[in-house]
Amino acid sequence: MNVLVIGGGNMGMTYAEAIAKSNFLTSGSLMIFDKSEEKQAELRASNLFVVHAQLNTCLPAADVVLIAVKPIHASGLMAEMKPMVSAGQLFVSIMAGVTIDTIKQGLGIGKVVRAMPNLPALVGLGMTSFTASEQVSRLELAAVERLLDTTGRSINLSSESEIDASTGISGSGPAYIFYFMQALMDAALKMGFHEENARLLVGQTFAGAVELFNSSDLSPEAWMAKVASKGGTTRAALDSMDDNNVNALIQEAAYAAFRRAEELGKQTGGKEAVHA
Ligand SMILES: NC(=O)C1=CN([C@@H]2O[C@H](COP(=O)(O)OP(=O)(O)OC[C@H]3O[C@@H](n4cnc5c(N)ncnc54)[C@H](OP(=O)(O)O)[C@@H]3O)[C@@H](O)[C@H]2O)C=CC1
Ligand SMILES: O=C(O)[C@@H]1CCC=N1
Repeated sequence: MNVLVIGGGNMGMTYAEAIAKSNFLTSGSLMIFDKSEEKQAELRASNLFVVHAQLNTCLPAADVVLIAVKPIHASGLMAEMKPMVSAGQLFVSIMAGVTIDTIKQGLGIGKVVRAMPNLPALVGLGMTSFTASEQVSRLELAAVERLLDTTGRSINLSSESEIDASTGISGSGPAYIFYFMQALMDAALKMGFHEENARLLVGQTFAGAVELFNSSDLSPEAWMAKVASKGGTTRAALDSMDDNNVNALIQEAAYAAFRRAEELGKQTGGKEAVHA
């Protein structure tokens, strides 16, 4: 199987490296294309895949094409790709909000998987949600799942609406965690800690809490109760957050990302029925 990654930025590069290192493909069958010469040089330096400077030297030879450019570049790229694609090829898009229907129409093909990964894919701890058009067979979907799983874990969802929703939770989610970490770092610095110590206090607290969360089926609320002693320090902090409606505000932020994914979809085209 020949796989082509289009776009060698944060996510495209991450996928290309993860796929290359997984030994899922035979040597020489992983290709990457980026339009910038500077990026091509950077990609060549990694020596893990075949770097292309032109679409016509790689696109026709690909069985699976992973599209990893920004949504704003989607229509220009697809117009360029259209004369070179064929019906047997399978297209996997990780572009936020760009619908399956838009990709089918843009490329004039039928086999599309729409996926939403997240940045921890960089360290093999990614969370990717995906859904596919009806033309994608179970066998093809299983092969795509194996590709996606080289960057972490994945979940096959039954609708594009769920992909938009998962964008608001896991796709954009790492940034919310970093937001919270930054706020705690800011507080630590104000309390007089040096940057290095603030980083250690915050980073290890997050790492430990996540490890505990993943170690059992307990809810975050149940874990909060284990930290908070009656009349103690944690209760004071949690009461302050409740008084300031922090839970509702975080939920509203996740919905804002969900709505933005829907908006991006409306800007680029309509929705269509999909199967899980
Ligand atoms: N970053 C994240 O956490 C996540 C991102 N995504 C999605 O992943 C996609 C990529 O994001 P990200 O990797 O952060 O973006 P980047 O901007 O880092 O990478 C995109 C790359 O594609 C290149 N490019 C643009 N147009 C073309 C073209 N026509 N042909 C070939 N290459 C092209 C860009 O070059 P140049 O810089 O010169 O424009 C850039 O190198 C987006 O659609 C985003 O929605 C999904 C989940 C998480
Ligand atoms: O912010 C974005 O649009 C992309 C999609 C999810 C994470 N980054």
